[in-house]
Amino acid sequence: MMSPSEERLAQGLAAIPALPPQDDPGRSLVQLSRYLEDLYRSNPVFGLISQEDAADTLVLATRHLLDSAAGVPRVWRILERTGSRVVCDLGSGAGLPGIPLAILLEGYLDRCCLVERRERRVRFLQGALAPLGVSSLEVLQTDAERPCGEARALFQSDPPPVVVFRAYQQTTPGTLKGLAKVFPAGTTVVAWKGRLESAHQDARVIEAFPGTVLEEVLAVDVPFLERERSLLVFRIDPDSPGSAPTPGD
Ligand SMILES: C[S@@+](CC[C@H](N)C(=O)[O-])C[C@H]1O[C@@H](n2cnc3c(N)ncnc32)[C@H](O)[C@@H]1O
Repeated sequence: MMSPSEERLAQGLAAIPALPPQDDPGRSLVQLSRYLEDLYRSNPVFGLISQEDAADTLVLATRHLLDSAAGVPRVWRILERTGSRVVCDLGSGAGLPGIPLAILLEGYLDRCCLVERRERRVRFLQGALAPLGVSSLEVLQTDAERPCGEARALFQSDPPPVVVFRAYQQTTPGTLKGLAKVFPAGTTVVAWKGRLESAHQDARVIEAFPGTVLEEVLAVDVPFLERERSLLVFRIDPDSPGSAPTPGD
């Protein structure tokens, strides 16, 4: 018999349109449930996400795992279009959205790197990956703005990696400049965002910035979640001239 959170995950996944087909969907459900249990047990020790969210496994499943899963179809389409099999999750924290993403994209990814600078979170992530058995998942402890060694080489992959993040940094010219410095031309970035209106405001910053090209702002339905969620998709392109922001923006 399924636990309530496993049932929530199963129903939620079934309601997300266009998830990539998988050889063994039951396996993904077991892996997601295992990860959820780990988050639930570890959060009081590691302080990964708000304790209010982590104290209830149904909230955890909806606000964090299904929220991450809802962006998977968009990331999958980008992987198909670009031919990349590498994802970098910047400021991964508890492994979001990277862990649900790698589980649901098993077979479509060679590497899904959880990039995190804080030692304590890295320790949680290292412990969380082993029981999942997802070969693409790895943890990289580094400052994503100043990558060195392995991280720098990974960021400069050919074809470029797909970059994802959620609750990582504000969309400012400084953030965009930092991304354009460490990732090559052609890198697509998918940012998990909240209200659509606020994602459109971020989109204007991207359009105005020379070096990035806005691809899309899209509303995302997260099953069981009564909150607006959205995705912001843009590309790094050093040839883009950007545009001066319109007065009043
Ligand atoms: C608000 S948390 C979000 C975590 C996770 N992405 C989520 O959605 O729950 C932001 C995370 O980004 C990490 N972080 C912030 N700046 C970073 C940087 N420059 N390089 C690597 N990690 C960074 C922080 O340590 C923290 O774990």
